[in-house]
Amino acid sequence: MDLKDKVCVVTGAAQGLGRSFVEILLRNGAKVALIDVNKSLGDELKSTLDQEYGRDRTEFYTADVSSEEDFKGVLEKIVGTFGRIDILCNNAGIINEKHWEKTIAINLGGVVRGTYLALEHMKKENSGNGGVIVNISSMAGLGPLPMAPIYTATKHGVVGFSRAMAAVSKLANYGVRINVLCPWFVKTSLLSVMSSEEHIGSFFPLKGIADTMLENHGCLEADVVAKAFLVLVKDESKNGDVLMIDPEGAAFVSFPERGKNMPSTPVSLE
Ligand SMILES: NC(=O)C1=CN([C@@H]2O[C@H](COP(=O)(O)OP(=O)(O)OC[C@H]3O[C@@H](n4cnc5c(N)ncnc54)[C@H](O)[C@@H]3O)[C@@H](O)[C@H]2O)C=CC1
Ligand SMILES: CCCCCC(=O)CC\C=C/C=C/C=C/[C@@H](O)[C@@H](O)CCCC(=O)O
Repeated sequence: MDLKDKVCVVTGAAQGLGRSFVEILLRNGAKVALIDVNKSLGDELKSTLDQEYGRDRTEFYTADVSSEEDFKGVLEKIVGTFGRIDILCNNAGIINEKHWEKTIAINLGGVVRGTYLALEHMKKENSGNGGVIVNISSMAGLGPLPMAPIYTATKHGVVGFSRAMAAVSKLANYGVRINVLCPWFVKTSLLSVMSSEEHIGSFFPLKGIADTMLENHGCLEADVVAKAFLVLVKDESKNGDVLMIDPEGAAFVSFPERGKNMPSTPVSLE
């Protein structure tokens, strides 16, 4: 996919991984609509990007991805301004094991909502141009992080939902690819939350597990993760694919074709 003049939407765009995704899309010639609940950070980034790329390459919209009214309204504004949506990155996410309903509403609900709402504008049966949706999961979407069971559940949900929706899109000829990115730990402000008992709650005593993982394997820079994100955007052969990235590199995850083919140990029920 050539990104020149393509219209991209990134949620959680004001900082961290979302900002890196915005910047790599701009460097590849795209226009980007930034969505974030943090207005001050979003306005600040928009001003910075205007100076580097010009005022017409980006717009910032304040919205909460867990709100149907917010997200639906902002996507309609984006289509009104840019005329179309070619690429969506559902990136917004939090860690909060105490207020776990909020975590589910943002990390999984926000991805589901963004995918469904964007498909209404993107799918070819609605006179859309097709395109690609990249949902941001985590390596915790592939295996459990004991200190964050709810976060783990939401990230597993993003993987399962995205793979299922990729199959729907193919069967229904939406013309929209749907892929998943599963990063290891990345140096962003989200990581600092890991040291907050307020966010980890009763699982805080297990924090040492993550500390050991970081000590043993290191931490990624956001701009390296953005290169993996770009692979999922540009490679038009990728639909329903899951790309993981850690300090040793990036690799596509292989899943058995059917659940029954999972590595398993037979059990007698006699
Ligand atoms: N930092 C890490 O180690 C990893 C992060 N991820 C995932 O990457 C994504 C981005 O994380 P980071 O950049 O690290 O976090 P971050 O905390 O640096 O940035 C997240 C952004 O999302 C925004 N946001 C939060 N809730 C929102 C909502 N309801 N509506 C709209 N925007 C909202 C925040 O204001 C913030 O600007 C998340 O989904 C996270 O789970 C995945 C693997 C590793
Ligand atoms: C709660 C902090 C989340 C920070 C943001 C992330 O999403 C980071 C995720 C990074 C790595 C996750 C790796 C998960 C690995 C599991 O498969 C399992 O191997 C972990 C086992 C931990 C242990 O008991 O050693």
